[in-house]
Amino acid sequence: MTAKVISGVEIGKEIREEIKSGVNKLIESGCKPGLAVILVGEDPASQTYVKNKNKSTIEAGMKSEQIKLPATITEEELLKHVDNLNNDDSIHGILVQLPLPSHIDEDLVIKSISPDKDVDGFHPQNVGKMMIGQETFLPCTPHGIMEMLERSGIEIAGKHAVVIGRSNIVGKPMGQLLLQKDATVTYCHSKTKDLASFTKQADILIAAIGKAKFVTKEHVKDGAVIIDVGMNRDENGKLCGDVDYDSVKEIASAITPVPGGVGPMTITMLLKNTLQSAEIAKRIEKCN
Ligand SMILES: Nc1nc2c(c(=O)[nH]1)N[C@@H](CN(C=O)c1ccc(C(=O)N[C@@H](CCC(=O)O)C(=O)O)cc1)CN2
Repeated sequence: MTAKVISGVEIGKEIREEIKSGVNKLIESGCKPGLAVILVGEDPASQTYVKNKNKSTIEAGMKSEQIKLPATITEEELLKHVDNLNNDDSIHGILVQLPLPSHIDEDLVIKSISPDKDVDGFHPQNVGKMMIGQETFLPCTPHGIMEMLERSGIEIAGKHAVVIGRSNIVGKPMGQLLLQKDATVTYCHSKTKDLASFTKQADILIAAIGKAKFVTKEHVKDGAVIIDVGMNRDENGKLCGDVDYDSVKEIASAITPVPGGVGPMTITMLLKNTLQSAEIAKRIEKCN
């Protein structure tokens, strides 16, 4: 069996068209959605992600504001920038690019973003709402994965989903969203003993470990759906995921590539959350 390739580029395109028409409708009604991205420091990967976010936001027809701050900025100064954006009615989504320099308390900064503009879905209030299935902004990467599964016709209810990784941004919310769609969910992590005994049971395997080509065909059941969240460099410096794609694609039924899989969906879902936020702002007359 050779796996079907689930392309985040293709699915993302489809969703971005839907977003564009939502944005146009909103603009016709007098409200232009706006996204502000704060970048602290000069991490090259973060610079690339922020540049791509800016380009995608403009392509979607939204207002894009980029705030670039030096790595030496104090926590207090950074919080002031967030507060200004919280009070700006032309901005409906605020994102602080992570990671932040080590002298800044990431949790404090996330908490300072208005939950109504937290299009990353990282604010504790929004995390709580997600946990109990209330409508809120869902974290972009796991939200994007759910869209990929659903739009690829992959059934979730009753399936055994195994999530490797327990980060607040990906692993934990991923399991929760799968659970809400009636999957049976197992979390594995760096302290899990005999990892393969769990991953071999997975109908849907989510790899979010951060280790190049860690998941091999020895970890995978025949016909499983493989979602690779990893972004690493291999021994030749080439971008690769957490999954050993070439060997696993021979036994999986479907697989996401790296690049071109989960990554592009992260930015797509950010745009979707920003549109959702602007639509709410319009209803309560907080959009100008
Ligand atoms: N505030 C946030 N910070 C970070 C997030 C986040 O969701 N919110 N996620 C990551 C980085 N990230 C977005 O910010 C992100 C990572 C990767 C991609 C992507 O499209 N990857 C491409 C490959 C890109 C390349 O060539 O290097 C792919 O997989 O095809 C988009 C967004 C950490 N920080």
